[in-house]
Amino acid sequence: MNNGQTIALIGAGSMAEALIAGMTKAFCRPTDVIVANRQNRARLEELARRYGVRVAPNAREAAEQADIIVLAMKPKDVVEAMHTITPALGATPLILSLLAGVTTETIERLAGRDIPVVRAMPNTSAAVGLSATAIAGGRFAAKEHLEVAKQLFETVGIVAVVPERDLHAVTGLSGSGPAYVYYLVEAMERAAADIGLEPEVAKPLILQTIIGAAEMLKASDKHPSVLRREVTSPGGTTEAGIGVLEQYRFQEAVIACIRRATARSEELGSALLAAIAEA
Ligand SMILES: NC(=O)C1=CN([C@@H]2O[C@H](COP(=O)(O)OP(=O)(O)OC[C@H]3O[C@@H](n4cnc5c(N)ncnc54)[C@H](OP(=O)(O)O)[C@@H]3O)[C@@H](O)[C@H]2O)C=CC1
Ligand SMILES: O=C(O)[C@@H]1CCC=N1
Repeated sequence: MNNGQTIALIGAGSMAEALIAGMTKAFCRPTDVIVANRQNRARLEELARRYGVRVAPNAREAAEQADIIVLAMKPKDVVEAMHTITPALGATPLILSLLAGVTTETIERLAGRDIPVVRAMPNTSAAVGLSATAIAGGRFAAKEHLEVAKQLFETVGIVAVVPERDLHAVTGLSGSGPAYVYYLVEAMERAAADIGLEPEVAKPLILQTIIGAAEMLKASDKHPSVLRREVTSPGGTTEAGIGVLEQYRFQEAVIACIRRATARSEELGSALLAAIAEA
């Protein structure tokens, strides 16, 4: 448990909520958390009601009370946010950036001083304590800063410490990853309707299939392809189904998807740098 440090979340969207839901169960008390956004007051009140966190009238006031500042706005909004909070930063706050593609160096530059920054890429499964998070420290982040970030994210799932250059790939893989699984489930639900199953029958079967397969992957030391073959009887239904996935180049599509998401992370970082250079 965090020793009473104040954590300010600047940004109150889906990722901020997932983190609040997870960390207020195990990392800190709800009242240690203060949340601010740009304009959506109703959203802040909703978070306060749901999790018992404090809300601030603006980002500056949240930041000036904080030991740890979590940047949870979209990358395009970070310049404005940093401009607002920088004058209010205390002596030694730790900045924890969740922003896809944005380097610790860019955050340091926006802060205009040698400030400890840890860049993290969690995912929204933090809300149920199952995030897959990777973190990397910036130039001024000491071992203890990385350790605090690790402890925080361990309360909402597993944490890997990686070289910062790997965070683009992590973003394409596991940051966006839950959406790929939800997309698969959407397709399975549509297929179930097509083949005549009622949603109330199909939905729990789909969910349990996903959970069961994930648990099998976790519990077994077999390669996924071996587990797949164990389902696939020669001449049976699975072989027929997988044959269609192969025709549609399913694996190639997934690989291209993750490569594109990774490249997009790089683009987001570069676009922000270009915008800063122009300003
Ligand atoms: N969603 C995800 O699965 C993941 C997201 N991330 C990263 O987390 C960050 C947030 O993503 P997400 O939660 O999806 O975004 P959302 O669009 O859901 O939320 C963005 C939030 O930022 C606030 N905001 C915007 N500008 C400012 C500002 N200048 N000062 C204070 N608050 C501001 C918005 O407030 P308002 O509504 O008032 O404008 C809003 O609360 C992104 O950088 C993303 O890359 C990382 C991992 C996973
Ligand atoms: O889509 C995005 O840009 C963010 C980063 C990872 C997940 N959501």
